Amino acid sequence: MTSRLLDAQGLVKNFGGLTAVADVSVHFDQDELIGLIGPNGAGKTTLFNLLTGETPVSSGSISFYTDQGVVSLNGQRPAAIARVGISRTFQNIRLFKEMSVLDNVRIAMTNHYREGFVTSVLRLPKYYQTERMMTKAAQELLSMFDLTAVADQPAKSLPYGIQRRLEIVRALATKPKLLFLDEPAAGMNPEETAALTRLIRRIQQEFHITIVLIEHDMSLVMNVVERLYVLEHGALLATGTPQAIQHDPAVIKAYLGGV
Ligand SMILES: Nc1ncnc2c1ncn2[C@@H]1O[C@H](COP(=O)(O)OP(=O)(O)OP(=O)(O)O)[C@@H](O)[C@H]1O
Repeated sequence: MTSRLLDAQGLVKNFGGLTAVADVSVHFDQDELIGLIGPNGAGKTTLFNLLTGETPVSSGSISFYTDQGVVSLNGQRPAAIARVGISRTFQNIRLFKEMSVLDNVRIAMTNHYREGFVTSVLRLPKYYQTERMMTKAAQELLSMFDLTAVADQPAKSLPYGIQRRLEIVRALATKPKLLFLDEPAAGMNPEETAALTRLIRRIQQEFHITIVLIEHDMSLVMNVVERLYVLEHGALLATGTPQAIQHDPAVIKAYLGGV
């Protein structure tokens, strides 16, 4: 039986006179791997921004299912949304480039393991305990993703594909239940894209989380996702399996250009 993780109903986002997202309803279940595709300017990133609290909705509702019950994400800030178990990467790499690979992951964890103000300022034993725990957890994550050898190097020294991998590791550091990846293969060469495809599958299997990805690379999308949403001009054009979407006349006309 599938379990619902997130349910968004009737999402609208207006920027002045422009409706970037027009009455879109989506749902994600536990352990699903979902793709979000559509032409440039279709509203994909804006939809991610609404679901992660980066951008407030104009209208609509977002519900997230937790062990404690259903919570509304409407009006919640990104940090609060991250704490309920939603994490993301961005279209443009957002690493602390001068900092080491290890510190990049540790910083991502502070959101999750944050100690009280007094404990931190007075450097109470609990503070050091938490620091040690975070370092250990960060090292374990780096090891899982073959980044141990570069742990002490500044993030900016890594090749592009590895920087993107580090971004995903940072997003996983908060132990999300739902992970949004915004064009993870952007700028990658074919070998890097193939490695990323394997990585995404592995993450979903080993971490048992739901992954939603925006991607223009159709080979990646059609290879990894189980279900797709297609957006056009801010509205939902179609939803279904990759096979069904590839044969959907409306999608072929609007997006795949007759492929
Ligand atoms: N902050 C903003 N202010 C005004 N307009 C915006 C803003 N953010 C996005 N838009 C507009 O909303 C529309 C949807 O943009 P969005 O970036 O969500 O599309 P997208 O599908 O992610 O495109 P791409 O594939 O090119 O990244 C576009 O017309 C864009 O110019």
